[in-house]
Amino acid sequence: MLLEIKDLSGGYGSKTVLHHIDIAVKQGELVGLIGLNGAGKSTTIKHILGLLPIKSGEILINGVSLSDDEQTYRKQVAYIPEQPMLYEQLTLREHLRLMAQGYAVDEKTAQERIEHYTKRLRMTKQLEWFPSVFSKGMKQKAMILCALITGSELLIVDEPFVGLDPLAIRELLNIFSELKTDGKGILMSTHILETAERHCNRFILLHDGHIAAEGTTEELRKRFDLTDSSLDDIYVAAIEEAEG
Ligand SMILES: Nc1ncnc2c1ncn2[C@@H]1O[C@H](COP(=O)(O)OP(=O)(O)OP(=O)(O)O)[C@@H](O)[C@H]1O
Repeated sequence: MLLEIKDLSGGYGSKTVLHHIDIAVKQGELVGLIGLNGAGKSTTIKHILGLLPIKSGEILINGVSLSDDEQTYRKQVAYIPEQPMLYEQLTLREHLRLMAQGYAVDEKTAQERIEHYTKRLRMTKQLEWFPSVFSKGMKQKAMILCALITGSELLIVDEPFVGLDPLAIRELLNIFSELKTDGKGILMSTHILETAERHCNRFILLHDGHIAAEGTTEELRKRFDLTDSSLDDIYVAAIEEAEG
């Protein structure tokens, strides 16, 4: 199993936000993490990235926890945040080189990936630019490129489509599909259910820090007795059930 979250409880200081959640992502899977504002999606992501201490339970990437071997754990996971975080004093190429070095990607592979992915996301021209002159979408693409350059097995993606133009969204989805074929796994948090429904293999619906439902669209339809319904309808039914 690529990512295993087992019986995780966590949150901020004394505030527990996540209650005994279990999540698994296999090689070759794109899993959608969905839920209302404040459900705990970002908190789950922060725990996977090792940015918050776990209260109980464990998180394993390829069987390794952060406390077992921090370096191995961190190298296996890359993150595309919702809010771009870029260094004003570094060009896009320098960002990508820095990421490659941090993940011990050899020079040749890094160069190939930079060329390949910047071309696909139409960012080749911007390689020597500084982030201060990037548009919002360019900043988002820069974050996506930083994650893709690492070649990590597990990609954690927070609302990747916001701010991207339709061509970039389509290309990103194509890239996700190729990564899956290569045996990588992706956990993607999103509110854009229509796109999620078309591209995710499975869904995890978080509600109030608990897992309210999970499965493929088909499994969820059966579970909520909603034949032919969209993920939107299933989502509403699941929230209604969870709120009793
Ligand atoms: N830094 C923080 N300190 C304390 N509580 C926080 C902090 N960040 C988030 N929370 C709380 O944790 C809970 C879950 O928030 P989280 O950001 O994980 O939700 P989310 O599902 O990502 O929501 P959204 O869809 O709005 O991004 C909320 O009750 C929120 O108020």
